[in-house]
Amino acid sequence: MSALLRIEGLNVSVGRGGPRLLRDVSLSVAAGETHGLVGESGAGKSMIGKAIAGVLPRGIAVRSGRILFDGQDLTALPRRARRRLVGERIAIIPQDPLTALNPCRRIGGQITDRLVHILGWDAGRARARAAELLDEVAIREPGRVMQAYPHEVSGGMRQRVLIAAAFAAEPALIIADEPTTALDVTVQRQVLRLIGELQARHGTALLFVTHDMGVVAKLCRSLSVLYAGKVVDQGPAARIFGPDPHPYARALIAATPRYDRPEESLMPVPEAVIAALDAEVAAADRDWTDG
Ligand SMILES: Nc1ncnc2c1ncn2[C@@H]1O[C@H](COP(=O)(O)OP(=O)(O)OP(=O)(O)O)[C@@H](O)[C@H]1O
Repeated sequence: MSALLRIEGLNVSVGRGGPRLLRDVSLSVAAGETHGLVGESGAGKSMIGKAIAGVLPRGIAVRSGRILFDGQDLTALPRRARRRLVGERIAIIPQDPLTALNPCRRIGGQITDRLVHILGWDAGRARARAAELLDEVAIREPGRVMQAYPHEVSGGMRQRVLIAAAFAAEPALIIADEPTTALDVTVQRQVLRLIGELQARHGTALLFVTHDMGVVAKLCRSLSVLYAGKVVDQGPAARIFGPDPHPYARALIAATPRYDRPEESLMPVPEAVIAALDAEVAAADRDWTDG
């Protein structure tokens, strides 16, 4: 299967010669595939999503490598062309629905924005599409919700609104950045199921950022395991969750709470595993020159 997204040797750092945040990251996601990006806090998962979307924080930049989307290197495109391509074909489901939605605007307008301003749809068509999508994400009274302000609906419903907004323009790729972290456990499950269903129905590729191996096991066909901005294991979920995973992947699995087996105790990542990874990262940094 040819890749929709292919990242090759991506290096991202703070300033020139500053700390490296992504170290030679390579991965690929086929059209319609779900790929998980997992790792502990600070591993660089969100940074990969931001590099793809072209929204790296100030002072942080791509130093080398390519981000090929449908064969085009996003890092080599002029800024406007890149913004247009990303706006049309890539959508993001963010972590915290409350901060992602403008509190002063009604929900409907926030779903139709992208359709009207980036895809040039007329307002009536965009509103009809938004109502259709709200119905698809199981929001019972789409008309009422479109008229509501974000604080007038529940957290779970706000996340459904953002999911509807992400799927509205039929993007080829959705980057979901810990989309269930801000939700309670029962709502988390519903939202995950919903993302999986919509993704399958629309044939959208999904890059799913999470620290939760349980979520990856349910949703992803393949995954990249990150440590300190470096991919330390990568491949089909069936192998990584199989009998012989990489020691760090095994440790992350053992450190993930199982809601179905609350009596099981959690294991911290063993020091020897961390020491081996730190040595690997230090060796990679010795060989790297900031071109
Ligand atoms: N604005 C910034 N300036 C400097 N360093 C940053 C900035 N934002 C993030 N970082 C650093 O980049 C690294 C990767 O951060 P990133 O947010 O991608 O981690 P993550 O794996 O998504 O973690 P989390 O699950 O906590 O969001 C971390 O070491 C973080 O401290």
